[in-house]
Formats: sequence, C-alpha cells, structure tokens
Amino acid sequence: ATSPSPDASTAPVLPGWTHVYSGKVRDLYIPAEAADVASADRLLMVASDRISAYDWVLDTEIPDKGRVLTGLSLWWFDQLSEVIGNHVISTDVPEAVRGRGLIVRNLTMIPVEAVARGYLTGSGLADYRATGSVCGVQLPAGLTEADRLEPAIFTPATKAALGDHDENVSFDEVTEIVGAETAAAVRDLTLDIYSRAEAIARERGIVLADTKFEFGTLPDGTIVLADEVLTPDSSRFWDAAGYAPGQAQESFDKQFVRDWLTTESGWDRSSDTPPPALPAEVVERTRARYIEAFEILTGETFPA
Ligand SMILES: C[C@H](c1ccccc1)n1cc(-c2ncnc(N)c2C#N)cn1
Repeated sequence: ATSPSPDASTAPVLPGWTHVYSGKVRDLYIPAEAADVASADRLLMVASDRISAYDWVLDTEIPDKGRVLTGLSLWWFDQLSEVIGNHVISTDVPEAVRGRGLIVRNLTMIPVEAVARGYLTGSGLADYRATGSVCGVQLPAGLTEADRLEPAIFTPATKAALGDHDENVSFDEVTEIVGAETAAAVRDLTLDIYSRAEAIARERGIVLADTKFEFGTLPDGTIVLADEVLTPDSSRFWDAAGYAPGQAQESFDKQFVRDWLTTESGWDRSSDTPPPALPAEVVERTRARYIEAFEILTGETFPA
C-alpha cells in the first residue's frame, strides 16, 4: 500500500500516449505527439483496478474495477445527455486498457469539486455537528447520521494536494474563484444532475448519498461534465434495502475491504503503517459488488 503520489504510479506504458499524472486510482495520458498537457487536444483517462481505503491505495487490485467504473460513467453520461454534454470523444483506446480508458476532450477545467449531498454523512455531517451548517448552508437542528436532505444541498470543495482531503468551501468562496455566473451554473447543474441520478438509482435499489462532479468548458464556453461521474469512487453508494438513518451506512462496494482491514487483518489503522494485502476472498467479493452495482443500475450484463 502506498500513500498516493502523482508520479510513483503503476500506470502502464501505452503506445502512442505519454503518462502525465496519476491520481489515487486513475492515470492520465496525453498523445505522444503533444509537447505538454496544455497543447494536447485530447487526453486518455484510465481507470485502474486499484482501490483506496482509509486514504491508502492498497497493494491488492480488484480485477475489473476499472472496467466497471468506466462502463458506469459511460452509462450515466448517456442517461444525462439531454441535460448536459460531456468530455468523451471515444472509447477506442489501447488494448492494454480496453474498457477502462476514455479518450476525452482536453477541457478548461473549472477548479471546483462540485459536490451534491442528498444525505448527511462524512465531512458534511462533521461540519454540521460542529457548526449547524455545511459550506455555509444552515441546516435544521436535530439531524443525525444519514438523514435525508431534501432538497439536496450543494457543498463545494477545493481540491487538496494528493493525499489531503478536499476543503469544503462556501458558495461565496466559489464565486470568488470562478465568478458569479459560473458559480451559479455549476451549483444548478450539480443539483439538477444529482437529483435525477439519485431518483434513477433509488428506483433500482441503490441510495446515491452524495457525489462529486468535475466540470470543464468547451472553447465556446459551454459547460460539460468531465472526469468520472456517479461511480462508487466519486459517490457514496448504499444498498437501499439496508438504509436506516441514525447510524453509519455500509458502503455498497467497499465494506468487505473496510471490515476485513479493521477486524481481521491485524492492521493498526491509527499507526502509519500501510495496510496488508487483501485475501483472495475479499478481492472476489468486492469484485462481485462492483459488477452487481453495474448490473443493478444499467440493467445490462457486465461483459466478461
Ligand atoms: C483530476 C482528474 C484526473 C483524472 C484522471 C487521472 C488523474 C486526475 N483530471 C481531469 C482532468 C481533465 N483536464 C482537462 N480535460 C479533461 N476532460 C479532464 C478530465 N477528466 C485533469 N485532471
């Protein structure tokens, strides 16, 4: 396990592409003929099979995780295409990353982590318990873990350096960063898209508790969706069947990993030692959860 760093990554070498950056679980490339990111007209965004837990990138990969999350993003982009455009150009990527890579337009990114919350948990709950509000949005008194927030709230953040948590900021701070018109457009788009997605997921048995979008602009100024969208890595997925406010909800996809690490592995989470490798059974059950989420939401069979 490693604390993520943008360079020391396991990103594969891909013919025709130059690796330029790695997030915790994703790798970004530019065309080999491009001198730098700024001059590239397109990027290759690759979702790895890496999994992150407790802010560690684990040593053990989850087979097919990258393909599931890429397939989910594509399905959501299609579901949302009448509401907003997106950055995808093509899925025709090098064989080594087939099904888990997307060729995308090189957008001018809007430097805001556009988060929508329909349920109170995580840093939103922590801020609420400390101040009664989240990102400057005052909430009713007496709310508890996982309570529904209706309507959903926009709780933007600024991107932290890799390895740090994003910082929740107010709408006014977003306005200072991107201007009033863009701030309002990002807020409205974030809440509209989240609400539509939450309803779609809920009727299929998955609670989409919150999500993080990244937007960019086309040369003509049009705002489109970038990054991955509405995946278990960019959102909290809960099983609707087990939803019960007043207690921490189980993660639809990561709970087997979290439970094994904290109860059976012998790992001391409070120490700064890396977590151990996962046993095969935890890997397989986690892989099955990713495939289950894909099949529940899309209604399609995940391709072998
Ligand atoms: C944080 C994220 C990232 C993705 C994958 C791996 C590491 C980081 N990222 C996305 C862009 C980006 N820039 C310009 N145009 C775009 N269409 C995108 C996208 N998506 C830059 N960074």
